[in-house]
Amino acid sequence: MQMSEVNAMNYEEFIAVFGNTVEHCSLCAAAVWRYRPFRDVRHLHDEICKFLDDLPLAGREGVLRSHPDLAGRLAKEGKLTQESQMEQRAAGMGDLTPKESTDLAILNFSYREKFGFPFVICARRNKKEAIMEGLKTRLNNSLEVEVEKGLEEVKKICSLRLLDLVEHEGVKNR
Ligand SMILES: NC(=O)NC1=NC(=O)NC1=O
Repeated sequence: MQMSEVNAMNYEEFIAVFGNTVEHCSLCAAAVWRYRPFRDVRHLHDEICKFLDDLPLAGREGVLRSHPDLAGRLAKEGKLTQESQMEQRAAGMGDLTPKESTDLAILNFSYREKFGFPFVICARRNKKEAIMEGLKTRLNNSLEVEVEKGLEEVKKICSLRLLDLVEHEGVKNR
């Protein structure tokens, strides 16, 4: 789709297309609607990032809580959104060994127990080994650091989802 089509959308069409570019947070797309017309997909992504950055701590934590665990219960029950399902599969979450699956579940549980939100990483930019390493490393961080790192990953996920939707001339994936 071209940016001209995006900028011609009414609100309902805009939300239908971009409402899940931040997982389960259609508020982000609903909020940036006011900034149209968008110059290009980078401009749209920048506005979503600014909205996320301007959220109070509770809001940023809430965005992270809106993400499904990697290879977690929702994945096992086939209840992931289409985007998450594709992303998790791309990272190899669908072909974990039993030990990897158990290790990941324990680490995800520990992370969520410590921070009160799930470990979030851009699955399309990391294979399962990097995800496991990232989870072990980031488990040692402070809450403030992990809110920051998690949001950065949310922005990367959003960027890739936007690039799936909008034609772009060599816009570098953030
Ligand atoms: N907890 C997560 O990091 N979840 C996810 N990362 C992605 O890139 N897609 C997901 O569902």
